[in-house]
Amino acid sequence: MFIVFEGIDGSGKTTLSKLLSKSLNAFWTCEPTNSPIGKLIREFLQKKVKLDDRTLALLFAADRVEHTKIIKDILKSRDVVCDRYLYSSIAYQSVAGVDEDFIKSINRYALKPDIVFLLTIDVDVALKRVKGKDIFENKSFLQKVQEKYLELAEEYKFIVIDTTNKTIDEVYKEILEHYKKYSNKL
Ligand SMILES: Nc1ncnc2c1ncn2[C@@H]1O[C@H](COP(=O)(O)OP(=O)(O)O)[C@@H](O)[C@H]1O
Ligand SMILES: Cc1cn([C@H]2C[C@H](O)[C@@H](COP(=O)(O)OP(=O)(O)O)O2)c(=O)[nH]c1=O
Repeated sequence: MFIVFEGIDGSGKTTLSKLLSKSLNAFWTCEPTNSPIGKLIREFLQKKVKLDDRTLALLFAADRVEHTKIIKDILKSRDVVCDRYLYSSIAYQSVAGVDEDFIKSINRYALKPDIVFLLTIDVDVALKRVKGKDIFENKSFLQKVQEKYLELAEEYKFIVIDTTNKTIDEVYKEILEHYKKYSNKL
């Protein structure tokens, strides 16, 4: 099974995806990856290099092509839990002004996840958690990204979990319940 966590910075994706991965004995992975392409992306996020928004969209898509090959290989023997995937590109890069059809087109080889958990949160609370260091970590931008994610949730049938005022344990229990319901239907 291929499970993806999405949400704005500070929504709890890394924490919750790692917890779920541990209890499923799944392989945990994330995007941007640690590949040379991922490293260049991180330099952009840390404001060390400047790139056109379309270049950035292409870099995320390229990082994902390489990542998807690895994910497909691991899925032959294990479940995979991924912290961010295709929907991060559709949400962030479209809010940054890149044409959505272009983003979808360069990501056409991405794998369709079995489950997508979208973690939503009050943007002020999220920003307090992440301290707003990266280029995308500002209130109005993240607000728009979250709205875009909620649109995508309808289109792609994500499981949406609001994490505002919930402990990590409470969010985790909700995730496990949804996971159990989903796997019982298989
Ligand atoms: N429900 C929660 N309540 C309080 N703190 C949380 C909660 N979820 C995550 N955190 C904390 O917020 C910070 C950001 O969480 P993280 O999982 O890294 O988010 P993301 O990967 O979405 O940016 C971490 O310090 C984490 O321990
Ligand atoms: C995978 C991906 C990430 N991003 C952005 C979202 C985050 O701001 C950043 C990833 O940084 P990271 O520190 O991994 O995220 P988080 O704060 O959620 O732990 O890159 C995109 O804009 N497009 C993408 O396709």
